[in-house]
Amino acid sequence: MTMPTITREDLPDLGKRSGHKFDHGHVLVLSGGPGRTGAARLAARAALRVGAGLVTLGVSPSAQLEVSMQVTAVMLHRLKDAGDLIALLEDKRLNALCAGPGLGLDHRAADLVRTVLDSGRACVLDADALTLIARDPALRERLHDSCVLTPHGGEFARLFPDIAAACGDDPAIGTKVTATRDAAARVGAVVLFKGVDTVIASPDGDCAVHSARGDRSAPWLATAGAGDVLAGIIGGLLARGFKPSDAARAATWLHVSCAINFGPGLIAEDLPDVLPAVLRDLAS
Ligand SMILES: NC(=O)C1=CN([C@@H]2O[C@H](COP(=O)(O)OP(=O)(O)OC[C@H]3O[C@@H](n4cnc5c(N)ncnc54)[C@H](O)[C@@H]3O)[C@@H](O)[C@H]2O)[C@@H](O)CC1
Ligand SMILES: Nc1ncnc2c1ncn2[C@@H]1O[C@H](COP(=O)(O)OP(=O)(O)O)[C@@H](O)[C@H]1O
Repeated sequence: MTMPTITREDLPDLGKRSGHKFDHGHVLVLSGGPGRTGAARLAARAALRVGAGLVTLGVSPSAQLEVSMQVTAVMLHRLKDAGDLIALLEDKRLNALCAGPGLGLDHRAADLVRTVLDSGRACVLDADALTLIARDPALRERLHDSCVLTPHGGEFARLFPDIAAACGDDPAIGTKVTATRDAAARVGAVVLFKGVDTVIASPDGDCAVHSARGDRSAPWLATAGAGDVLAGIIGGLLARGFKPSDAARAATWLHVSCAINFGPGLIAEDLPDVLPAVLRDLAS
């Protein structure tokens, strides 16, 4: 099976040419409680670095102190529960949402994910949001075509156990493509199935692959929090107005490029901070 491969040449123009910060979108990244805010902070920093005009972390009041000591350009808003989120989303300038990294699996988290989906906003759903959706059919049926789901292998198997079982643990690329397409068609959302071969499929069957092999090999991405950063890059591109499948494809390419650019010793914190060099190189 031949499949479009995501290359530098296929990326949309990611330059910022004009406008004020609100012209470049505002991302809200939802965070969980104290001791687990790192993942959401990684995502928020990545969203800002990829060019979103504003990024706000929605934090549980119990984690406010922890987060406020760690952020500067990223803003902070207390979100006790879904009621607070509904009130915050009255601001229509908040045009992209990121839910899952470090969100937790409690009632607050499930209520926040439901509110994100009911808002109809463009969103990226990762990590704990995927686990919550896998557990609750009422969340799953709220997915829509402005959602991007970013499962790793474990999350994919939770969400789509039958498709994953047919796929096996280490599927050939053609099998992974078929599985991702089936998953996207089933949920009516973009699915980005992570791994050395990352497959991105839309509900209409449109699909592309990025293989981190050969000169695109990036083994240092196998580090805690790398996926949280990918979610943040997608969130930032959604806020900037890129359509979900384009945001997912460009983010995948940028993410691997950051890892290649940094090289050995990479940890997740390094990824957002190497984005400027990758964007600069892309523009040259
Ligand atoms: N610095 C931080 O604060 C970090 C926080 N994280 C957060 O920790 C929470 C749990 O996420 P996890 O993904 O660690 O845990 P999960 O329990 O959700 O998923 C990991 C499980 O899935 C299995 N699995 C199967 N295929 C896999 C694959 N290809 N990649 C990874 N695991 C695979 C693993 O064996 C493991 O049992 C999330 O909220 C996440 O955002 C992690 O992202 C790590 C970094
Ligand atoms: N060996 C590897 N080569 C290329 N990319 C990898 C490799 N290992 C992991 N990745 C990428 O790193 C990211 C890891 O995400 P994830 O598993 O969600 O980690 P975390 O939950 O710790 O953030 C994914 O984008 C995945 O495609």
